[in-house]
Parts: sequence; structure tokens; C-alpha cells
Amino acid sequence: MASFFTQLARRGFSSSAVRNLVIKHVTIIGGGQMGAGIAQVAASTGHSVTLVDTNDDILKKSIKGIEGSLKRVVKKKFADKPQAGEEFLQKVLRNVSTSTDAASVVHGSDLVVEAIVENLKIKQDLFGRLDMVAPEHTIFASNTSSLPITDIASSTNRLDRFGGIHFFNPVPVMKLVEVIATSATSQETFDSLLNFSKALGKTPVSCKDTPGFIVNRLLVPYLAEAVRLHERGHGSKEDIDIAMKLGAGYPMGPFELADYVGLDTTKFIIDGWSEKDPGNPLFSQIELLNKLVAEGKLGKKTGEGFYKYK
Ligand SMILES: CCCCCCCC(=O)CC(=O)SCCNC(=O)CCNC(=O)[C@H](O)C(C)(C)COP(=O)(O)OP(=O)(O)OC[C@H]1O[C@@H](n2cnc3c(N)ncnc32)[C@H](O)[C@@H]1OP(=O)(O)O
Ligand SMILES: NC(=O)C1=CN([C@@H]2O[C@H](COP(=O)(O)OP(=O)(O)OC[C@H]3O[C@@H](n4cnc5c(N)ncnc54)[C@H](O)[C@@H]3O)[C@@H](O)[C@H]2O)C=CC1
Repeated sequence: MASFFTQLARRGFSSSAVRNLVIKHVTIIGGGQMGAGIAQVAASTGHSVTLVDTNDDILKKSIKGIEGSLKRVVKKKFADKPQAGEEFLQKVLRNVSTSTDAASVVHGSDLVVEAIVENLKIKQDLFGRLDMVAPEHTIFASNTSSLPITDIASSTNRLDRFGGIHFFNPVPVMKLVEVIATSATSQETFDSLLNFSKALGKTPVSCKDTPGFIVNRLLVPYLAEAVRLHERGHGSKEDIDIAMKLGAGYPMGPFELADYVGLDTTKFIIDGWSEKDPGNPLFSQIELLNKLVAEGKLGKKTGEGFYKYK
């Protein structure tokens, strides 16, 4: 039987594309909560990272956030060696550069991780543009919470080198990464994403390209039901949060977690799924969530969501 590499070569891949599997340079697009966290962890594990966002002010904020989060890590990891801790921090920061123009920086990338707004069209536009300029061997991956990887990948001509890599918030703390293969993702791409996740010190699990993969398929209906339970007058937000923390062992209650994740992201997910599966009561609209998002109360990141943070 022909080797895997031979089979790939027969399917039109050059040997240079096949050989270049170790991910060293990563471009991360979107410097928000997730992108900044992924950049931090990748840079901390010796990868060279370019972080991209739409403007320099956002990127300055991302770097400041990375520095703050790194200080928490360093304080713990180098408790008895502050000098070594400071050196580590500076070394990690040197591994991160920034840009507002993704197309001009992907030429040296082994992997592009997208962590921009949860909107299919915007993600497709981004990947479609990058596909024309990125090297042949570059793997594309999305950190989407809920959109089909197959749909995002459809704007490119590298379906075999496209997968999902779903991190959890806060990225420096949460150990899980869901690695998602579509029906077109090559085994090699999947393995590279698994190995990259392990190189970041994470524990990867393998997922199919189904709505919400594993964690969000279970977490989102739970969160939605918590808000509905509150809307029905069957529990205060505070009591529901306390109940789930003390009764089910969750580190945060559902309202705290939704505020932490972002109510806009939570709404994007529920809207997308209810549009695709309108009869499914699990994904029916949630009035209170819609109201808060319409008021710009998006959770912790805007200072108010279900709770106030100012
Ligand atoms: C909502 C449903 C809709 C889903 C929408 C889509 C979302 C997705 O696609 C997928 C997701 O990410 S779902 C969210 C997953 N995340 C969670 O469930 C987080 C739950 N919360 C926690 O684990 C802790 O409260 C947490 C770790 C956050 C904080 O812990 P504590 O309350 O104990 O607070 P701390 O004592 O401050 O922190 C504990 C240790 O962690 C370190 N730390 C926390 N944040 C950090 C950060 N940003 N960077 C670096 N280190 C950080 C902190 O230093 C502390 O360390 P130790 O001193 O060793 O304990
Ligand atoms: N918030 C969470 O807990 C989690 C979110 N995700 C997913 O990660 C992605 C990002 O989420 P967050 O970091 O929470 O969002 P966020 O709102 O904190 O950050 C998104 C960033 O992307 C930037 N951006 C938007 N369009 C862009 C473009 N075309 N080019 C470059 N930058 C662009 C924005 O300026 C912003 O800084 C979403 O797909 C979300 O579903 C995945 C796991 C957990």
C-alpha cells in the first residue's frame, strides 16, 4: 500500500508542503479575549507569534492584557526567583509581534489561528483573502465556538489544510483544546493541530464538525435554560449561580460564566443555531439576553452584563 505521503503527493501536494509539519511561527488573527490568550500561551511555549487586529489601539490593549496575565503566571511559576521570572516575561513578550495587516504577515506562517468575531461571512472573507497569499504549507484553523468549520473553510482552496482549534477561556488556565476535523481535513493537518495543542501544554480532544463540538453543545443549552429558569421567576441569578457552584461543582455559575464569555458571543451562538434549527426549543430566543445585548451590556468586557463590574 502506498505510504500516506505518497498518497498525498498523488493528490497533488508538493513534497515541501508535506514535509513542513512542525509549527513554529503562528499568526493569530483577533487580539480579543481569546486571540490574546492563545498568543500568550503560544509565545510562552517558544513559538514565534504575530498577533493581528484591526487597529493599533486594540493591539496595545492586547499586549497589555498579555503582560498582565503573564505576570500572574510568573508570580506563581517563579515565586522564589523573581529575576528569572522577569527574564521569562521579557523573553515571551519578545516572541510576540503585532500587525494590522494579516495579508502582509502570513508569508512566514506555519499556522494561522483565527479568533475574530463569531460571524460566518466575516470569517470566510478573512480566510478567502489569506488563502491567496499564504504559503502552500500553511495550515488554517478557526477558534469558532459554534460555526461549522466546513462552512468557514469553503471560502478557501485548502480544505485539506483547514481544521478547527477551539480553546477555552481563560486560555492560560483552561487545559482543554478541541481539535476539529472536517471530512476534508487531512490526517496530517489534524495531527499537526493535535501536536501543536500538546506543545502548548494543553490536552486536546478530537471532535467532529458538529454544532458546538463537545463542550458548547452541552454548555450552551445549560446556560440558555438557566436564563429561562430565571425569566420564569423560578430563581434569582444569584441563587442559580450559587446553586450550580455549590451543588454541581462548577467554578462559575451560568450567569457569571455568560458575562465572562461575553453576551454578544453567547447570543451569536444561540441565534446561529436557532436559525439553522428553528423548531428546537433548546435554541429558542432568550428575551433577557437579547435585551442586554441591545443595550450594549455585553458582560465583563463592557463593565455590565447580567451583573455590574464597575
Ligand atoms: C457560557 C456558555 C456559552 C459558551 C460560549 C462560548 C465559549 C466557548 O466557546 C468555550 C469556552 O471558553 S466556555 C468557558 C470555559 N471557561 C470556564 O468555564 C471558566 C470557569 N471559571 C474558572 O475556571 C475560574 O473561575 C477562573 C479560572 C476563571 C478563575 O478562577 P478563580 O475564580 O479561582 O480566580 P483566581 O483565583 O483569580 O484564579 C485561579 C487561578 O487561575 C489563574 N488565572 C486566572 N485567570 C488568569 C488569566 N487570565 N491569566 C493567567 N492566570 C489566570 C490565577 O492566577 C489563579 O492561579 P493560582 O494562584 O494558581 O490559583
Ligand atoms: N469568549 C469566549 O469565551 C470564547 C470565544 N471563542 C470564539 O473566539 C472568537 C473570538 O472571541 P473573543 O476573543 O471572545 O472576541 P473578542 O470580541 O474579545 O475579540 C475579537 C477580536 O477580533 C477583532 N476582529 C474582528 N474582526 C477582525 C478582522 N476582520 N481582522 C482582524 N481582527 C478582527 C476585534 O477587533 C476584536 O479585538 C469567536 O469566534 C468566539 O466564538 C472561542 C472560545 C471561547
